[in-house]
Amino acid sequence: MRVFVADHPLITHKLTVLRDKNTPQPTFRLLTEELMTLLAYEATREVRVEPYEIETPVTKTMGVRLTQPLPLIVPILRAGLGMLEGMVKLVPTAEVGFLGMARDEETLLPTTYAERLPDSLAGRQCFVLDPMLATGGSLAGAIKFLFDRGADDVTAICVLGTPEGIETIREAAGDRKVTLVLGALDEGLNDKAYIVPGLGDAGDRLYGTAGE
Ligand SMILES: O=P(O)(O)OC[C@H]1O[C@H](OP(=O)(O)OP(=O)(O)O)[C@H](O)[C@@H]1O
Ligand SMILES: O=c1cc[nH]c(=O)[nH]1
Ligand SMILES: [Mg+2]
Repeated sequence: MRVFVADHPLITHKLTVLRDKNTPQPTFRLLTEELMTLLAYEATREVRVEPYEIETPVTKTMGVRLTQPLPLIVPILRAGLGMLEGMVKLVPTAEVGFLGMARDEETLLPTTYAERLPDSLAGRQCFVLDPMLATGGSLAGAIKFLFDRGADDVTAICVLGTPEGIETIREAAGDRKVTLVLGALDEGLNDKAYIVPGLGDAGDRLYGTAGE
């Protein structure tokens, strides 16, 4: 598994504002989308393209276009939805599938409550979006789901990650092709398995409380 941690002052600046507990919800949403576009640039570095010929006003030349089947973007509901527009801005022709997952805050185990994905993901490059890689249970579950459907190349993009989360994903990936792109690598988890220093509950900060 390959891991990339962003190293750019604009990403760190936007992340700082996201972490600030006084940042209001509309700003949090906007910044999540902007951050995603910056991370998507790194995450799509190996998106599959094929050569094809075009004519400029001057001459014929070769260019590239996305290879079929087109990439599949999979935001993990709820919080991953806040990253979707930022990704789609960069890859507007990609298709989008959805996975709804919620972590049980007592057991820390994820449950999948919704799924809307193509039956077969054979030959598909998949891009999974979830801002928070904490214990890694949710993302590991999502990646397993995609491999079980036939995907052979999964890139996960997270705003924040932890060393514990990376290890969970490394185990889940085994020798399959998984790439992890993080906006920042945080210190670890607190006794409630929240990321430290983190930014709190990403879903709640994007969309309000979960309504339990
Ligand atoms: O790495 P883990 O320990 O599994 O935790 C991370 C997960 O927790 C959050 O989702 P949550 O379950 O809070 O759902 P939400 O997006 O609806 O808020 C987050 O968006 C991840 O999916
Ligand atoms: O810090 C954390 C951990 C899990 N889920 C979140 O939204 N934030
Ligand atoms: Mg949440």
